Amino acid sequence: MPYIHLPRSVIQERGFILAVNISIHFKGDTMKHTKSKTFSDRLHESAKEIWKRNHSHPFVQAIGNGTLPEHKFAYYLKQDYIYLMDYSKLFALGVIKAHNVETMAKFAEILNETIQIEMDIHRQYALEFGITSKQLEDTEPTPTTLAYSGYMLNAAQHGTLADLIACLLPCAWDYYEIGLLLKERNGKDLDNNRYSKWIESYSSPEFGEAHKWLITLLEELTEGMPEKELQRLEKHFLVTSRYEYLFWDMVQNEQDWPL
Ligand SMILES: Cc1ncc(CO)c(N)n1
Repeated sequence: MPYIHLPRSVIQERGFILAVNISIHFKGDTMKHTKSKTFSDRLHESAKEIWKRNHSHPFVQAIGNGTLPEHKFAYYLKQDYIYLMDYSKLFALGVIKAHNVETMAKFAEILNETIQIEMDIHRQYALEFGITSKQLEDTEPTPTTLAYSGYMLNAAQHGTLADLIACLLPCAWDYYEIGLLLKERNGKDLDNNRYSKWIESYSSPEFGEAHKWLITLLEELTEGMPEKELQRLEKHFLVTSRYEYLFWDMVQNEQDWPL
């Protein structure tokens, strides 16, 4: 029986973990692997329990098996559409805060893809449900939508490029994980699922590309960053991960202003 002995040694510098040495023993043979723990690994690890709750949320599960009532999906589409309008503006702020032309161009590209591709899937579904694009756009935000968008826009406007990325990374990354999970679990029944287009688009390599690029940029920006700043970024990441959960809960319960 192989056994994994970890951590063999943890190298710490400037208060955060740089590398973990893991040695795996196979019947006397020792294979040594040194896997560097990146900042995005740390973020993913710290939000793990929240994301697990997102993945098992009844609303997400019901999209996956196609049992979600249409009026609930319509409610989601409207709130998510105005959420995406603000989310797109974070990419515009990314253009403003970028330090070079290549990064500016990439933020502009993701901004355009969000408006032209991602939001078009919402427009197409809405049309099937008899909701016009104008109605989508004119949706009044619920307290949760307002709080979530407001938090991100505030942190992005007043913070650094790294703050901005830490805020939007859970949105791009967790939706991709959800897309993959639902496709993997329900792949064979997708033909009979009216939400298959939603699942296909969020599990697509094109959608996955955005968060991978954001991770690479965040790794560059956080190189040598003091622990105090890393903690602020981690806080943003956890807050927006929790807002993702609240968003699923809000659409599940069709929460709105009480008065
Ligand atoms: C609330 C929310 N988070 C993330 C995404 C992915 O873009 C989305 N469409 N909606």
